[in-house]
Amino acid sequence: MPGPSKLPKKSIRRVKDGVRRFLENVAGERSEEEDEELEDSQPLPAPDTKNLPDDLVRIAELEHSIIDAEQRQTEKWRSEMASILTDREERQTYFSDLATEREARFEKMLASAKAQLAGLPPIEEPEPEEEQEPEEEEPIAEIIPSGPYAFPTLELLETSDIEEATLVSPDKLEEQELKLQGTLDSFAVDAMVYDAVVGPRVTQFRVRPGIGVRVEKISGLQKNISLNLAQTNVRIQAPIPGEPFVGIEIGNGNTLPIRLRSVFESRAWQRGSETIPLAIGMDIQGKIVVADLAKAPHLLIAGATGSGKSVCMSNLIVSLLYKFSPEELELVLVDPKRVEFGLFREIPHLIHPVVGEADKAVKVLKWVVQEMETRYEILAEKQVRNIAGYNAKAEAQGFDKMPFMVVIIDELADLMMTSKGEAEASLARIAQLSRAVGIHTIIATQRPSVNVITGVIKANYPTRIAFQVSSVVDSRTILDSKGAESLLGAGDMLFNPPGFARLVRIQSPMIQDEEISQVVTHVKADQNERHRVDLSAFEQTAEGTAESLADGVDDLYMQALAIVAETQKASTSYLQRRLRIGYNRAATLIEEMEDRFHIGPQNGSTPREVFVTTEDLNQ
Ligand SMILES: Nc1ncnc2c1ncn2[C@@H]1O[C@H](COP(=O)(O)OP(=O)(O)OP(=O)(O)O)[C@@H](O)[C@H]1O
Repeated sequence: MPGPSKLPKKSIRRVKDGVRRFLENVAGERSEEEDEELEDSQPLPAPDTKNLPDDLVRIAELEHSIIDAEQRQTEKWRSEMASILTDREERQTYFSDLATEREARFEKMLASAKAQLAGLPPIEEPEPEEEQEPEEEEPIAEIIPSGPYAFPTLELLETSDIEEATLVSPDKLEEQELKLQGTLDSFAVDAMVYDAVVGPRVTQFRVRPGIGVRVEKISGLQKNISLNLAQTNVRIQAPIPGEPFVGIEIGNGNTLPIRLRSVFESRAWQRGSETIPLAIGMDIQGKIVVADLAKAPHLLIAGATGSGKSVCMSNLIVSLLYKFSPEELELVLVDPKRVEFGLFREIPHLIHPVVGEADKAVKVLKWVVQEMETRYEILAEKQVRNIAGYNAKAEAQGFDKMPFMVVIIDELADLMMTSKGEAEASLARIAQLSRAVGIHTIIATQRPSVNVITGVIKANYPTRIAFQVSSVVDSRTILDSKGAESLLGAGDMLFNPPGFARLVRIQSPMIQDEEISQVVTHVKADQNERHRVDLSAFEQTAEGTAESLADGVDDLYMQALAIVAETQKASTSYLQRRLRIGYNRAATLIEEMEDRFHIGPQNGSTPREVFVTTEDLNQ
């Protein structure tokens, strides 16, 4: 048997040399001489295999190929390291530029604040020369000064006869009470019908459970109570918040509406201290409910078709017309259905004609975001924290006050269907930041589904009104609890007031078209249009984008957007890797996506939200 064969010394030396060079390559420590030597020796010469046994030749060839592969790998790592270093340098420059810019801005603000404190005029920022573009033609009509605003009077509204009417006859009340007690007894539930509170649309029977009786036992009888009392919609509140009773609410069967005039005549409205009062209606105890939009600070209204949303929104707009002149409050009305706000077309508070098209509505929302930012700058200039502080200073120092702005959208679903990402992002941004600058929104929908009332919308609209809906699921989508499915329709609502962790059942007041027309005719007298919203900037952006896309200039942006839409991940480093671009470009692309509302803003370590999908892009 041949003994273990040995590698010839020359071949072993070569192998050893190769291993040594490989280790040195990885460590990156080579002298110039060695580099030259390495360059001279690359690629490794094929081993001299003449006169060698076959197995030795195979081992040597294997070793040779391994070393060769490892050298290639090392070179690849080296080039990757080099690109990471370049990238790091780019980042460093980007952040140092950003820091310098912010520092300069801060210095300017500080100097201006100091000058103001010293009683000097604020330091004017010199306009950069390249930004002095030729003035473009103003696309909106000049605002002609109007006469004094004529606040509408109560006589323009119809009177109510609900006060004199008998909502439920004593006999009927007694009959219902007996039936209710009978139902509880027949199911052997130890509970007593204590009393009844007669409200404008419903009567609430207050039931006291016996000792040891679970409230769920009573609420579980909802269907049986409906059956025995021959009622379709019975709502059970178990328990009534703050009271030792379970509330069983049964419709009165009357059709007598409450009038908006009764609300305006009430003490709650006339003596209330709300900053932006809104007439909501009358609760079960017959108390007038007035909400403060400034506290809300945004309102979501939802309910099935015909449940009373439009009447409610008309009440809210008329409330504003009765309390604020156009100098004090500006209105933006969005009506994709084009029928709801027609009557308010001519009110002088409008700063843009009633918006009918969904795509225009999105532009208007973008304008509102811009307006919000401008208002923040104005507040900063006057060194006040909010609109209240600004207006107090205005009164003391004699400059113009800042008006409140209310944006009302009827049918959010239409907006969400045409451009969900953009609409949702603008609404969320407005809802999060606009309270301090006096901008408030009221949005309504008849489609209470999760793709219209999304998580983002819900999170930003804590004050909600639910009218009658068709299912418990819809009720939960709007209010996070059941109940709206048991409402009676025609203005019967559940209201979640700001600052209260409970729902209040309210009957919304009724206002008819003739009353609205009379109020509008009254307030528009001697008033000129105040349409000041200029959407041309947004139109240019949209056209510009289309052009640049057509030219192929924005190819990279579209590629990046496609990646973000596909992966639902908006990260600068991820884009860098996927597109093989530097940090600067990737960061700019991400910023651009945020500006175009395709992704949400940076929020600490939480990943940015992505509002586009591949289907959206394909469309
Ligand atoms: N507060 C109210 N009091 C009495 N009746 C009301 C009230 N609100 C609404 N109604 C009645 O219900 C009808 C439908 O109301 P409204 O037009 O407000 O419904 P909606 O929810 O806006 O429907 P849609 O979503 O289809 O526009 C009204 O014409 C009116 O007869």
